[in-house]
Amino acid sequence: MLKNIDPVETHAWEKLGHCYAALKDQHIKTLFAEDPGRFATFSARFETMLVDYSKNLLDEATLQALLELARECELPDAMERMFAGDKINKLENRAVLHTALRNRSNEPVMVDGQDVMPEVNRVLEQVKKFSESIINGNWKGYTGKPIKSIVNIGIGGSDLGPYMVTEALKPYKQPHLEAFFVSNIDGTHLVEVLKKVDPETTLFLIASKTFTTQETMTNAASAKKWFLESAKVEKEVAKHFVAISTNLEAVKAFGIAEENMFVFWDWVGGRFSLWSSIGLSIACMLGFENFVQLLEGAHAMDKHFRETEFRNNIPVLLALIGIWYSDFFNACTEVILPYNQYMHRFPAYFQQANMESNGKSVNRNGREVGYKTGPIVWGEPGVNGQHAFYQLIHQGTHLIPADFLVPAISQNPLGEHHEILLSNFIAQTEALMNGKTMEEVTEELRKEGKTEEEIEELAPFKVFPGNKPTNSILFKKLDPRTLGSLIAMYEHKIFVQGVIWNIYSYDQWGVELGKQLAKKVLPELQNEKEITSHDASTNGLINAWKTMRR
Ligand SMILES: O=P(O)(O)OC[C@H]1O[C@](O)(CO)[C@@H](O)[C@@H]1O
Repeated sequence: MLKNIDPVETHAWEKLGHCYAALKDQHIKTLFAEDPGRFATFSARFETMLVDYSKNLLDEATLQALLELARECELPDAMERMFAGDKINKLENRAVLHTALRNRSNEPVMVDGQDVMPEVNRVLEQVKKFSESIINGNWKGYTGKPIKSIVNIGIGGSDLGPYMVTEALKPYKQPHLEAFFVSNIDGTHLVEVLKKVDPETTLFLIASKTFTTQETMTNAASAKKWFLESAKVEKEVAKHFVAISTNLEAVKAFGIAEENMFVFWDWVGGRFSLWSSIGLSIACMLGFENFVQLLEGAHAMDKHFRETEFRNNIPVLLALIGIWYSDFFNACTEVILPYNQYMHRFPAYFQQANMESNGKSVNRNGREVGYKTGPIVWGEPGVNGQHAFYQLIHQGTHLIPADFLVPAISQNPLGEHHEILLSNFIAQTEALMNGKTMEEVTEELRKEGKTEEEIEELAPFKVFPGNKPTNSILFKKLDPRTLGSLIAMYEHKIFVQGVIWNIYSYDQWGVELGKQLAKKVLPELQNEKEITSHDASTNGLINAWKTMRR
């Protein structure tokens, strides 16, 4: 049994308070000036990946205190419990075993006294066979034509993962297949996709862990109706609709036969499910071998996480650095900045993974926490961000720790593009750290020929305080293995932070209230009566809509 202690009750927390007092007025550039070995000390390697965390307001004493915090919060035990299949998702009485889905060692993983690996392998084999039949054209649609378009209908974890991965690994895509992802209940999403596909050559993957999610079920029903307008005969649905779910009864009720169902299990959290059969669209679009490479990369990171001592353990280090800023420097947010166009959905993916996991304010003892927990996570491909929101990171009033991710090799070498991209990444992390002092600004303006009066007026606006923390994650190439490792790295970061913050990371009660109320509101929208059952604003909005839509 874990003791479930709040981090603020540990000795390490008190120590960290002293570390903060000593470091808060320091500048990262001074830390570099004082220590020529800083880069080597504060960077870590994993396979072809380099994680440079030296540009942080962090010294060895602080890092040691953070590591002590991890130990006092019983991180080693918590890790073992997760990997061993203990029911660490306590409020739902479930194990948390996305690591078993990519357990390439095949060593037994027990849940309720049963090894889950044979079932994991059986479904993987089913994914293999099915994806191969789609790719080689043996799977035929109702008019005998092979499949050309795959439409994944799902939302949240049943959408973001497969969408992010198929985008990130586009260079590995099957040239004769196209994938589409429909998540939004806004009819526009489905309608715009259906305009691009042909019912004779389209396969719908209905992806939903519960198979009760209103958005997904509504989109799936509309897709089926659209399909039947062409196919006419209900039995043809079997050639064009497959389900990915844990809920066999609901799948059957929808009209999808059991043999067209890919199962996964309640110990796979939705936001960690891309490694399960939820990744079917990935296997179809990239080929099963590449899906396996993705799993292999994640498994390698799992091993690194489980076996590497904490001082060199990348997910642990990233988690501790995040806690350092949120709980001691009062940072509310973290930004993820991939310098890679293929990774354009990577920040959105980790928005869910992180915020749905650690956006909690009650500890594991059921009490309000008295400290900050999960950060607001956001981001965009880096260079685009430079021309949009970096202004605030450089000169605004918020401290925003940033992760920069960049491949050494471009998959689309084009003139100087990649070097320019790289120069921007390097320049930004340098600029964020060093900033520009009043003296430097004054000197620069003098060189430009400005008068002393002009300099006095302009200079304050051109000063960059710097001292903005960044992690730089440089990897050789965005291949399936590396992407798998990167995703697993952030997943474990989230886990570590949840353990230290003493919160349950694997439930998501916060999404329920809105769903409940929407169910109550829906029938109220479907009549002409004036609504008076809510507060004045809500009534006003409903009644205004009823007038407006006429
Ligand atoms: O796969 P399902 O059951 O349709 O759920 C979709 C998403 O909805 C949520 O439950 C939130 O409402 C997420 O946790 C989940 O990823």
